[in-house]
Amino acid sequence: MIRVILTDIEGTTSSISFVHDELFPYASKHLPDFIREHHHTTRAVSEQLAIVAEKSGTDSKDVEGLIDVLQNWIAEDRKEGSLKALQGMIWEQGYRSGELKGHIYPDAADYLQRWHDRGLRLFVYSSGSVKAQKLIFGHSNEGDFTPFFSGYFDTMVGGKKEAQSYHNILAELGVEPKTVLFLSDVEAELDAAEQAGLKTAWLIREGDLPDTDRFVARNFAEVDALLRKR
Ligand SMILES: CSCCC(=O)C(=O)COP(=O)(O)O
Ligand SMILES: [Mg+2]
Repeated sequence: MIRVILTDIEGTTSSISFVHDELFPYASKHLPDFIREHHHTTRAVSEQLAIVAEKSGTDSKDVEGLIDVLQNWIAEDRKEGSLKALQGMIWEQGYRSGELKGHIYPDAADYLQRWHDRGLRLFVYSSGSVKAQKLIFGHSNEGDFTPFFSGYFDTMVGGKKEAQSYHNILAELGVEPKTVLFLSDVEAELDAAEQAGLKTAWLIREGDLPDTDRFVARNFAEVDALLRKR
């Protein structure tokens, strides 16, 4: 019996276009000034920049070079923890000013609330930092969804395509794998979760449905039908 829902964000609770056409361009636009202003004064920023320097082989004092590396990583949609941490800090300004409003599909908003009210425990697992996850759900077009979530995981537990990451999440939650349903739009993430014993549902929000044995859902109402069967 499913007692825990673990959900991805981009392509699952929220549209890919919101992330790629609003969040990433906002980060790109504000990143240079943000880094120039904070690299000396804000420890959380300088710590992440040290990681960027090491990973990219850039001199840690070459601030403009580090900005170029980060801009390339945004363009390539790299899931680097240091980039994701910095993006979260930059997006915070946008959410607080009202320039950004997190996108949640209406069906996801509806069922997250229903599942919470039914006693299921809800967790997020996204490549976006925990800060970014709380921001998108805390400042969304559907209101503040943070009260419905019991916790958040980012790539500090490991990459989403690695089975070990799901073992790490299970260990933190202290639950049996078969009691957890993982929702994602990326098949390789579902594969990794299944290797760790989790149940999965593949969200295909647009385009043709794949020919597959997996459980596929167009929206969270269809996921709910699966929950009621299991
Ligand atoms: C937390 S919103 C920003 C999402 C993000 O930065 C990203 O890379 C999307 O990753 P996901 O694992 O949610 O597909
Ligand atoms: Mg996704």
